[in-house]
Amino acid sequence: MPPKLKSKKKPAPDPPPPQVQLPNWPPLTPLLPREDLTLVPLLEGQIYTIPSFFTSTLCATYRSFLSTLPLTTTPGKPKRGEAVRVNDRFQVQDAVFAGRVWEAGVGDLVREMEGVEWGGEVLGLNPNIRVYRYKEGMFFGQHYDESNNIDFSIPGASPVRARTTWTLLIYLSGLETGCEGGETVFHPEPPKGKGRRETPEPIVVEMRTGTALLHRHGEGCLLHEGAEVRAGEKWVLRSDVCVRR
Ligand SMILES: O=C(O)CCC(=O)C(=O)O
Ligand SMILES: [Fe+2]
Repeated sequence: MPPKLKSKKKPAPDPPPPQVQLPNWPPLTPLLPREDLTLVPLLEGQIYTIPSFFTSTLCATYRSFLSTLPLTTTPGKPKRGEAVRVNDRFQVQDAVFAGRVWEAGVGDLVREMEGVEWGGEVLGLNPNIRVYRYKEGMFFGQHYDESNNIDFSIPGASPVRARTTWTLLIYLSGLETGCEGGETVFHPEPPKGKGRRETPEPIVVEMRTGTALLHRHGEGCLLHEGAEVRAGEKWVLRSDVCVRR
């Protein structure tokens, strides 16, 4: 849970996306058959992965495509109250691409999953698509992801008021591509109440090429970080699950 007081550990707010031409994203193919995709719990109600959501072939296509985009390096010196992060980023509002990623399997898995509190009526993925590249030595310091209010629009339909409830990260590289380090590490809080309060072990999500990671954000977000990359490159696509507000 993020602390009640204003947290000192939140990521720098993303600058308003500049008016860039929409990327000509490669087709999302090949993909595994839908029945081979599963949501694997790492921490019930908090953290799930979808192994091989993107095939290694698709990841390779995306890494070379994304490296043609104008990524900019986020400065390492954060303003007061912001998490330190150093990575190369690209950001764009693209509802059509967000819809394609949703239709590639995230949507079905989210809808099928019972018991997980997605936070309301699930609509789809945040059109705010972020691309991160971490080179050797880059990292994303400890922080909480905030929930954001957005206007969710399915192209051709009128916008719906929505808010984001879960973070989606898709690893496009990993141990298989020579990326060492770069794990996403979660720090669960000790159980509340009296008595012994052992700090729980961190939950370390190894970077596996093509794995998607979903974790709860906003009110129920766990403190987490992107560990320093020790070798190779870490590539990530980021969006969020949106619900009606
Ligand atoms: O790159 C990572 O592993 C973490 C990214 C992250 O925490 C974020 O996008 O908020
Ligand atoms: Fe985060």
